[in-house]
Amino acid sequence: MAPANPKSGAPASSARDVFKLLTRGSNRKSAPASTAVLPSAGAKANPQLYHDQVRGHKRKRPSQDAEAPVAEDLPVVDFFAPKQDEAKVDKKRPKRQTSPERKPAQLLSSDECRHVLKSHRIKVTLMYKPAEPQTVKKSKKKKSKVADEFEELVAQSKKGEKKQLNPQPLESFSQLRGQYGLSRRVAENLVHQGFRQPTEVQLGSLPTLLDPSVALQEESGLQDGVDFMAVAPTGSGKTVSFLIAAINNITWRRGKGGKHGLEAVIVAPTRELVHQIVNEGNKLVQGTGLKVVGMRRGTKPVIEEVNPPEDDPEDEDDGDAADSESDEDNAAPKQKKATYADILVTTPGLLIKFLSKQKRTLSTVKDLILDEADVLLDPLFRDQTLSLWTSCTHPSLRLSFWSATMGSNIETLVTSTIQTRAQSLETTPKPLVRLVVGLKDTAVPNVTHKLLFTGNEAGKLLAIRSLIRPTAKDDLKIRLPFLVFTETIERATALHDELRYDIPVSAGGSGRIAALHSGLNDASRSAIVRKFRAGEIWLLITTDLLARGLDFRGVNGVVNYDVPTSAASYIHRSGRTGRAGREGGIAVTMWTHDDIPILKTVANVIVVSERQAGMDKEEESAVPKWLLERLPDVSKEERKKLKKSGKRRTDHKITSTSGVERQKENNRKGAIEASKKRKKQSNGEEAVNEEWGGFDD
Ligand SMILES: Nc1ncnc2c1ncn2[C@@H]1O[C@H](COP(=O)(O)OP(=O)(O)OP(=O)(O)O)[C@@H](O)[C@H]1O
Repeated sequence: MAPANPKSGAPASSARDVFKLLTRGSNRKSAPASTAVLPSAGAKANPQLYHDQVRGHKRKRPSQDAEAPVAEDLPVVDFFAPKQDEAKVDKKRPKRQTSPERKPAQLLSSDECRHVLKSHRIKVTLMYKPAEPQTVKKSKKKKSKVADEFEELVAQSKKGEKKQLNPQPLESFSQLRGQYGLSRRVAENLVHQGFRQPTEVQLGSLPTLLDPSVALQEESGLQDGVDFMAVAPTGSGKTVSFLIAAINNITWRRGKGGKHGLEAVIVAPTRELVHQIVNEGNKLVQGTGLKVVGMRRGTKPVIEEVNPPEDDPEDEDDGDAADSESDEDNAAPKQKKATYADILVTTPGLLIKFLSKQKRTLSTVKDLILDEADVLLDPLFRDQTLSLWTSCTHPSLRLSFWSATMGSNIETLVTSTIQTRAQSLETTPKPLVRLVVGLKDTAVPNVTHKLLFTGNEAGKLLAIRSLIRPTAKDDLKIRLPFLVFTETIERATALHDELRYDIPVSAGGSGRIAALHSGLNDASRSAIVRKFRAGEIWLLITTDLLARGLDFRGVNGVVNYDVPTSAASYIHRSGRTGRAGREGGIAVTMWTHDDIPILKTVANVIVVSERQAGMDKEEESAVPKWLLERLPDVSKEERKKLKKSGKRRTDHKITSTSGVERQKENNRKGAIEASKKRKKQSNGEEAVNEEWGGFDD
């Protein structure tokens, strides 16, 4: 096995070692900042997490040149022999046809597909396949064939017997255009983003989503399209996968003379994530005439079919996430005219509110995409999400579910909802295919994990202070920015109050630290995100609000000031660093005696992550064997409690009385520095190093 991201850094068992690692020590004078291997240090040549050697397999064709531009044509080959029985394919749906620019597919054999997928630790499974021919009855008493089949699949899955599939993998982006008919503009837009190689989730999902008749041609009954569930690590490029799939479906239908209208809805749990997806979408649709719009308060999306819309400059700000992360967000909802969108990105609540007010459904939507699907189907959002799902009444609706974590309860909910919906609409559900990257265990393999025992709450404060008060000159610039996660809004605010004056005025002062949580208004939230992205804020204290989906490329590390209460929470929080396969990110989890009842959950994820990264040596592990063995399993009561509230703490206090004192001290130091500078200038000496250079101690 050749792990893509072997761990770096020496084992650090004590708090001191961890801080050395965090700040890269104070003796780094010989190693300039630019040489540090940090996740924010630039583009990663290969964003793939896994490329194992699979025994006994020699790839017949080398992977295509990673540098090859997407729009480049593939060499013409003389074999294109779809193996599926044409007669078996449903005649009612229009068949995909090769466009003039589309080249015949250069397909791998099933065995080769299996090897490529295996080498990237990708597992594709058929979760559900409706019986053929379909007999769906509305009657509750009489069981339909769909129900029989569903039960059979559930029974099979309980026995672990789901059928494994070997779809064609996407070995190079150039295949998107050549083999799967992606529009030229979208392909060029992808190149513009500087992506060279598909990530695992893109490699495993895009062929099936773009053209199942090619990707799954050996599988009877699947070539007509499938519903899709993807479970792939944080930062592995799921957004591009679902956006390209949605965009391609629209351009393909429009190319065949299909009507205009809202065709895809992407649902995400937070406003910040909605903005980010709109931004990504807009980069991909440039020049295609498609509009990606983020739903905001007051937005009235056009939800019926329309004539091709003229470009309306007044609509512009509705589709642009860059400025939707602006103060405008918080403006009182003004009376807006209807907004045309091809792809609408929304939180579930906003769209549901609009639909129920209007008493309307989403009859034109053919793609419903749930990003962070496990959260959207969790009790907090479940009713809204299911209600949105029910509103999408188009018979050939394609569903897709994306997350880095997907519990089996969510999978069961998805399969049963698909079945119920099909029965109520008297339609045939699509087969459901699930892709898992990392085989079965979800983990964060390209991040260095650390567990830090701090004794008590006071110890945590001390620990985090050492993090932001390093001794070396450039350390802040090297290791920060950091994201710090707390359990509640109150704790995030309290910690912010505590640390506010810890960065001296000469280094930017209190402006370098901020707290972001759902208690803030939209404008403040947007402003903080913008400043954090711009590198103005170095330490962002937050709650699980920011744990999901947000892609801050500059984040070098994550601190769990409070132990996450579930494996999923740990995975998503620590996945905010090390995006797109970048190495060098660090995730530190501080724990005290109080955390022992739940610590094993986190410890287990760390162990799996380390194993996936090929870090086999026990002494290198962040979780010593003795600790893992002694930590108790999370009790039933604890689990129940956590499930109910997601919180453990009743005491929100993070106390210290020295905040004001520190502010005074920093002001005093700032005044001395300024006076020294003035003296030098008046002596004719040049002012050296305008920036803060660290504490003198
Ligand atoms: N093929 C690629 N090559 C390099 N970078 C890529 C590629 N595809 C996507 N990226 C970049 O990877 C980063 C992470 O992507 P994205 O946010 O889609 O991850 P994700 O899988 O949705 O993660 P999460 O589970 O945290 O939401 C983004 O900055 C994106 O631009």
